[in-house]
Amino acid sequence: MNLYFRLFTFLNGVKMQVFLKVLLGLLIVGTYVGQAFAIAAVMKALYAGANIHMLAPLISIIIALIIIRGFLFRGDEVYGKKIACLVKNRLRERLLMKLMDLGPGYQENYRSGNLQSVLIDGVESLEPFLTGYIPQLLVSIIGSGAVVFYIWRIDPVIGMITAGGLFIAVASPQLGSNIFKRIILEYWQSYAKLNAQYIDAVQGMTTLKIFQSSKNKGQELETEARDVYSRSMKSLGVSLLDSAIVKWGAAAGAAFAAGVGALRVTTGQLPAAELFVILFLTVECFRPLNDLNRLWHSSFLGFAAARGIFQLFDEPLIVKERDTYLEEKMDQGLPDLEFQKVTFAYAGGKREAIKNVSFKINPGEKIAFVGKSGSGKSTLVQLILRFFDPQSGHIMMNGLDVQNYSLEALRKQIAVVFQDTYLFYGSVADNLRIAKPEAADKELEKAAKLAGAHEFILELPEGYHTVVGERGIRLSGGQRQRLAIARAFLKDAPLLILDEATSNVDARSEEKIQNALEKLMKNKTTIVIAHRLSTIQNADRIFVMDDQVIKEEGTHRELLARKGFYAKLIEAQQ
Ligand SMILES: Nc1ncnc2c1ncn2[C@@H]1O[C@H](COP(=O)(O)OP(=O)(O)OP(=O)(O)O)[C@@H](O)[C@H]1O
Repeated sequence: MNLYFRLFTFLNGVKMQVFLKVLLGLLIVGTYVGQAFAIAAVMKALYAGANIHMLAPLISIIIALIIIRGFLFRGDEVYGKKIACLVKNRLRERLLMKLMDLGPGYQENYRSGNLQSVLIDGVESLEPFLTGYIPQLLVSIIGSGAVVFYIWRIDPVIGMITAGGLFIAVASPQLGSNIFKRIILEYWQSYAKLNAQYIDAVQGMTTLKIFQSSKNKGQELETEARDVYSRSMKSLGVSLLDSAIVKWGAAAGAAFAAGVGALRVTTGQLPAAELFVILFLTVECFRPLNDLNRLWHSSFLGFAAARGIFQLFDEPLIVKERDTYLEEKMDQGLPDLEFQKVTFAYAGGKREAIKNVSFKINPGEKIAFVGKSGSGKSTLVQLILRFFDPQSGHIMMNGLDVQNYSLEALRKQIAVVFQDTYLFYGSVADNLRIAKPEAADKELEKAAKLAGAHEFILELPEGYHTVVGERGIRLSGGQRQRLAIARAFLKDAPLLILDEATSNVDARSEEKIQNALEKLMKNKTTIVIAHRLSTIQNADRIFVMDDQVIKEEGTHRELLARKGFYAKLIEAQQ
């Protein structure tokens, strides 16, 4: 569907409100037209020799119309803002839902600054089009159309001239609209790029300071900002030219109509009194159009941003859900997990992240994956969680391909403790309840105690109510890790994945965390990914990955005895 018409679909659900806004707009036009009639009547009366007393009622009408219009303007503005908020909130909600459906796999390849430009500024810039231009379009068609029709009824020739002026005013800007669209699109792209650069710079501020690179980054940003400035001036120039053409068309139309009207009065084809009506009405006829043109120009940024919004909506899901599931297989106690000849390459990757990987984990087993950096260990986790689906092979859980389970049911079975723990802005309790929203305070405490987090939480200024996350209290790597373990205790999922869960912490914290993890692993099927090999020596089996494939498999002792990759890794760590 054409971008312009597709934008109309964003108003689904608020059509009634838009209709009411159109009515308000028409009432405003009505007050202008009423005022024009009243002024024309005053002129007619003066022309006929009326005195000030006779004009008093007409002047009162004009004053009343001006006052009413003031109220209508205010109502129109407030109501317009209300609709805009409704539309923008709904749109942002839909975009967020789409992002959630796309999952972390999509966001990995998308700059957060670009995403912010779409979600915040992009949606914001649609306001003039959706809640300004669209209602005004209807107001202009109905309002200007009715006035032209009225003038045509008085004098068909002047009616045709007015209609001609309207046509020029509407059609002429369309001639250059493609150029203008291109210029504004380039402006939007440079703006989104600058936004992304700024966010990058703020997020990486520590690194920039450490490497004394802030000046270079500043210069980079300055160049980008200049680019945005010059593009914005370019689009302003074209926009002003375009508005000038419309205004010229409107003024020329009104002037030409007045000139022809005057001529027709002199030849007796039009009564002089009617000329006053025509003079004032032609001006009112073009007023809605000027407003429309102003809104059309404010909308252009929205058109450019809309491309990014639709691109996000049209993005195919990385992981597709089936229509029917076989979920009964999920509730069979501790799960088993099997990779059958699984090969996977990331969309942006030059080569496969894992190649033809096969292994089976029995219920309740504790399995470890070790190997060089980049050998594909974390990719296994991403695939188990179905952030991505493999290009070939099958990942089986309880004897069925995981694609037979809904994402919700599958992820319910899995608890993960990652190397980095994300804490949301909110209290410690809120952050723990991410894992189990209905958990009572006692449950939170129990999980925190098991995770070895209770003591340090109590030492925080407001205990479990202390605000953490962005702009909250900063927690150490080890403390964050223990909160992640507490979350895993709360979730109590039968399949536990520990992805480098202790690699961010010092030796003292590691011991505490290791103790907490030992408790967590009890009675679970567990997958551990570790760099520090000391932590996985008592695993039931260890898989050694190298060059995207599994190279060795066995217990710690067996692998040491084999004197292969594993033995070399151990040697390197000693
Ligand atoms: N989002 C991505 N897009 C493209 N390539 C990726 C992506 N994530 C990982 N890779 C690539 O896939 C390969 C496997 O990465 P993976 O993170 O699974 O390795 P790893 O063994 O867990 O490494 P590490 O121990 O350093 O965490 C690497 O070559 C990596 O560069």
